[in-house]
Amino acid sequence: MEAIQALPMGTAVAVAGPAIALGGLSLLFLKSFVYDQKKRSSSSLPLPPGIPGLPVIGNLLQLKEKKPYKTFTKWAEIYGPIYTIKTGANTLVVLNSNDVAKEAMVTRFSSISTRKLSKALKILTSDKSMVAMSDYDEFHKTVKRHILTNVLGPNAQKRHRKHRDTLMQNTLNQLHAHLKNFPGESVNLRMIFQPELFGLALKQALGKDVESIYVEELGKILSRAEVLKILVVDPMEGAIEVDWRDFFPYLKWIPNKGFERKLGQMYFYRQVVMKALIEDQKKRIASGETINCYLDYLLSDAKAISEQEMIMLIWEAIIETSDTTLVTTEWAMYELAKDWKRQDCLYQEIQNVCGSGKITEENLCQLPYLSAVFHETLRKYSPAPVIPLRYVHEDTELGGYHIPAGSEIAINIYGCNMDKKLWENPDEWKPERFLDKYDTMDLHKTMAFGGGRRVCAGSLQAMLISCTAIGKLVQEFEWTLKAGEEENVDTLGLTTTKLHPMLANIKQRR
Ligand code: HEM
Repeated sequence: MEAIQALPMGTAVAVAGPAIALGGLSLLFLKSFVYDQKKRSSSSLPLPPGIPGLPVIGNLLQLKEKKPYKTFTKWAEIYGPIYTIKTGANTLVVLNSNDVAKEAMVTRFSSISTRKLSKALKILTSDKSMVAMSDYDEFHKTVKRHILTNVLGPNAQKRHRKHRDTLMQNTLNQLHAHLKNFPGESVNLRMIFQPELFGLALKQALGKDVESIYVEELGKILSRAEVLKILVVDPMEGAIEVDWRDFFPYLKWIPNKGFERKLGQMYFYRQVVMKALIEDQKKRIASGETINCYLDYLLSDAKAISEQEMIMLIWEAIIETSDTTLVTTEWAMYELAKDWKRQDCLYQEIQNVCGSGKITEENLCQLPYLSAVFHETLRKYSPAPVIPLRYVHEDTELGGYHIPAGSEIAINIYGCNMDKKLWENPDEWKPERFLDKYDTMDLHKTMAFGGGRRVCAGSLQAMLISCTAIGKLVQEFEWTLKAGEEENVDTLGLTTTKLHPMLANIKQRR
C-alpha cells in the first residue's frame, strides 16, 4: 500500500492500466465461458411436449374460440404446466403454473425481455410506443419511470386522491338517484362506473374531464360517450383482431384489406381525438393554468419524448385506467350480489371497522375480508388472462426444458390462477381462501398483476379504486342479482370483460 502511494501518480496508472485491462479480458473470457456452458447445458435438455395438431396450420383450429386461455388451461391438465403449440409457422411455448411463469418473468427474464406483437397490436401501440408494450430497453425504463412518478406510484396516487374521492361520490349519488327515479328497476352498474372511471383517467392524464371535443379532421364535435368509445371500447376490441398473416409470415405479401381498413380506421380516430384533447390542454397551459397531471409533467420534464410518443403515453394512461379496474369491480359485485352470505360477511366487517362512519381508503388495511374479495375476484376472473406475448431472443431454459431462440412465450395467468395443484376447487369463488395466509395489503397474492421487472405499474391504483368502490357499494346498498343474471358469465375482449353487463336490484341500507 505504502509502495503504491510512494509511486508517482502516472506510474500507478501505467501499472494499474494493464492490470485492469487483463482483469477485464479474463472477466470477458469467464463470461463467455459461462454463457457457452449455459447454452450447451440448455440445449442438452429436452424440448417441452408439443400438443398434436395438423400439418401447416398446427393447433390453430383448436384455438378457434376467442378465449384461448381456457383451452390452454385444459391442455395443461394433460400435458403439464409447460408445453408448445404451433400457430401456423410459429412455435408458442405456453406457461401455466406459478413456478414456470415466475421463472420466465424473473430468473430467465434477460433472455425473454422482448415483445412479440400481433399486427393488430403493432398498429394500435404505434409499434411499441408505450410502457406496457415496449421491449425492455432504455425507452421502457424512462417511460415507466414517468408514469410511476406522475400517475401511478404511491406519491402520485396521494396527489390524485381527490379524483378518486369524486369518482366514488358521483357513483353513489347516481345509484341513489336511480333508486329515487326508477324504484324497483334493476341497475346497470357499468353504465355508471365506467364513465366515472373514464373521467378520473382523463383528469389524471390530461388535467381535465371533457363534456365534448371538436375534432378538426372529422369536422365535428364528439360527445364524451363517443370519445370513450374511440379511446377505450374500440381499441380493446381491436386488440384481439386476428390477421391470419401473423401465423404465416411468408404470406405477408398477400393483402388483407378488411383487417387493414378496420385497424387503420381505429388508429386514425384514436389519433385525431388524442391530438384534439392534447391541443385543448396545451391552450390551457399557454394561458398560464397548470395542473398536476401527466400531460403537464411530460411537457415540462420529458423533453426527449416525441409528439407521437406523447400521444401514446397519454392514451396508455387513459385506456389502462378505464378497463381492468372496471372488469374487476363488476365481477366482484356480481359474485357478492349472487352470494348474500358473503355479502353480509363483508358488510359486517365494514360495520365493525367503520361503525357509523363512511369507509375510506385509510380503512383498507383493517379490512382483510374486503381485500380477500378483491384478490379472489382477480384470481377467478384474471382481468389480463394472458400476458401479451414475449419473444425468446437467445436460447434459454424453462421448467427443465430447452427453449430455443425464436420461440414465443405465452404466460397464461388464468391458468396459473386456476391451477388445481395450488388452489382447492379453483372454479369456486371463495374469498376465505386468502384469509390468515397473507398480509391484507399484499398486492401479489395471485399472478394477476404479473411479476418481475414488467410487473403491473397500476396495481396500487387498481386496488385503491376497486376495494374502496366495492366497500362503499356494499356499505350503502344491499345487492341482489336480477333474476336470470346468474347464468351470464361469458366474457368478451382482450380482458375478461363481462359480456352482459351485470344487472342487479339494490336497496338502501339503514
Ligand atoms: C385489476 C387491474 C389490473 C390488472 C389485473 C393488470 C394486469 C397487468 C399485468 C398482468 C401486467 C404485466 C404484463 C407483462 O408482464 O408483460 C400489467 C402491466 C402494466 N399495467 Fe396493469 N393491470 C391492472 C391495472 C392497471 C392500471 C389501472 C394501470 C394504469 C394505467 C395499469 C398499467 C400497467 C402498465 C403501465 C403496465 C406495464 C408495466 C411494464 O411493462 O413494465 N395496469 N398489468
